[in-house]
Amino acid sequence: MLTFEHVTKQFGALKAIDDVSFEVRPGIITAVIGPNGAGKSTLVNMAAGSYGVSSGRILVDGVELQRLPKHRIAHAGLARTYQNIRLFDGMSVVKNLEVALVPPRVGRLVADTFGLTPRAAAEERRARCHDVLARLGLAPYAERQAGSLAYGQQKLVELARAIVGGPRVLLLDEPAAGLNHGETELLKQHILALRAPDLAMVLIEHDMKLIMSISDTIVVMNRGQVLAQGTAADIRANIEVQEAYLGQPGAIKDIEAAARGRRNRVRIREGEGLTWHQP
Ligand SMILES: Nc1ncnc2c1ncn2[C@@H]1O[C@H](COP(=O)(O)OP(=O)(O)OP(=O)(O)O)[C@@H](O)[C@H]1O
Repeated sequence: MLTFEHVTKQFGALKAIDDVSFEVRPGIITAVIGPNGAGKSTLVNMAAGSYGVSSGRILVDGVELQRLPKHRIAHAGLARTYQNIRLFDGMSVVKNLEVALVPPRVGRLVADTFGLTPRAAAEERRARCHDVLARLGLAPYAERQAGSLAYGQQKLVELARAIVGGPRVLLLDEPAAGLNHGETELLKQHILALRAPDLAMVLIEHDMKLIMSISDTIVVMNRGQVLAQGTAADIRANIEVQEAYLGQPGAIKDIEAAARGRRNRVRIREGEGLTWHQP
């Protein structure tokens, strides 16, 4: 579980995040939406340790992240993808995963602890990377240079790299940005397949069709504050949210059925309706 507790982030005079509190529960997909500049990426950057918190607390399973050095945040079980792809272009796809999986020093420690030779430990890591690549349909590209892949495939490699360490919290920062319709559909299937009882997922996206069709709960942000939280149906039905953040109300009508089906499948409890957060 990822918890934001009265989190505030100040950039000089600008309050980019203003007393934000919400929980990201395991087993479901939590989307964070809002217009440009609402503070979505700042939240992710704080959770990932790239930005400090001006006040408040961010916790993973009760462990306060701000007390950990950045390199230990990954070991606290949190992984992320970036808005802009950050792969090592010259390395093979599988190597991109291996270097993210575990730093060599920790690798030696693990090998020592479990009585594996360094070679056996490295082979085990490599096998795990290949498993993840296969899960995402990337097995044929494992030995290709990451930079030589198509953009959509590189986005999937980023996703593979984020999940290879088995995180308990996964932050996806605009994973569909720049993808075409077919690639977005494939990404959607992969994200849905990642849902697991012990994984809390945060999805930041501007693709409302994707958001509405796969999110179990949606947090609406505006000007650094949480404006509302609810199921896709709750958010969709709210005219004010629709007009302010989703564009034309009519634009989302065609995805109503998909969202309803999704809600039924994940059995979101009706009591967890739209909650208004008054500033
Ligand atoms: N490093 C920074 N220094 C100063 N201001 C920043 C910094 N990062 C973000 N901001 C400001 O904080 C506010 C929130 O930005 P943020 O990028 O979190 O919004 P966002 O909701 O992710 O927007 P987008 O959808 O465009 O990515 C904006 O006003 C932005 O200009």
